Amino acid sequence: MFFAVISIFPEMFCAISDYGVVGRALKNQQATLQLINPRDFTNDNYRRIDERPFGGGPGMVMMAQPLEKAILYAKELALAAGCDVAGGGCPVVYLSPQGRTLTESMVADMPKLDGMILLCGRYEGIDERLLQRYVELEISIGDYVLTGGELPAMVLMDSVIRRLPAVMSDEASAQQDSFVDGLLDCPHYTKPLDFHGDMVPEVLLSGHHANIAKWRFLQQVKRTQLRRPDLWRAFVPTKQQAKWLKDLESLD
Ligand SMILES: CN1CCN(c2ccccc2CNc2ccc(C(N)=O)cn2)CC1
Repeated sequence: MFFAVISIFPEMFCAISDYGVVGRALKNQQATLQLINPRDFTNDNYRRIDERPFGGGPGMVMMAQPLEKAILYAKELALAAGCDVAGGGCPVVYLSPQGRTLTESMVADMPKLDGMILLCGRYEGIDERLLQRYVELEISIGDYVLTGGELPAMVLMDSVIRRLPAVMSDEASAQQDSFVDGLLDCPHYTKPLDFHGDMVPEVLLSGHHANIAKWRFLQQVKRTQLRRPDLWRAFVPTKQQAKWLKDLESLD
């Protein structure tokens, strides 16, 4: 999957390109990341990418022209990477507090895209005319304000890249199916057996895979009911899960 990021701080993206599952996916070319700095697309000697806001007020606004040139360059790279740019296969995505709040179900649909061009705002934001002309999708990672769109862009890329078929292990993707979107995760345990006298739930040591799957699902249910009743109300169980739910009363 193709990712282009337009940011005045491209160096920040080593945080995802140099580590872990996403770093490996980029190294293995299972996903590609093109970092584009709008400063390289300015046409004045001072490489200006920001200016004072019309109408006054504090701070600066990012100018339309350098960002436009950066976006058009990103589209060229996307085309060269085989993305169906004209067909909407590589949308320009703007990370902003005004965007649609990102959820796992939105993320689940994104690997179907050929790629994404991520636009990272700084200062007080970006000239509205650039946004109206080029932005196809506006996304927020939550109801809070950050100093820039770079961290939200990294959050979005991490959430999508981990779900790419080539990246997710077969076991994990099987688990992904059973880990129903919309429930919180179950507790996890590993060595040592005894941690300050706290032991591991017996069922997990039984080797009885059906009982273990049932116990994990019921733990997910219990946690979701307790911590996120909103998610629990929206949850639709499979037939097997509906059977397990009948035994919930017997859960400790
Ligand atoms: C002081 N101003 C800095 C710039 N900012 C702004 C304004 C418009 C676009 C991007 C930004 C970058 N900030 C973001 C970005 C995303 C999120 C999110 N929730 O996804 C939170 N913040 C408005 C506030």
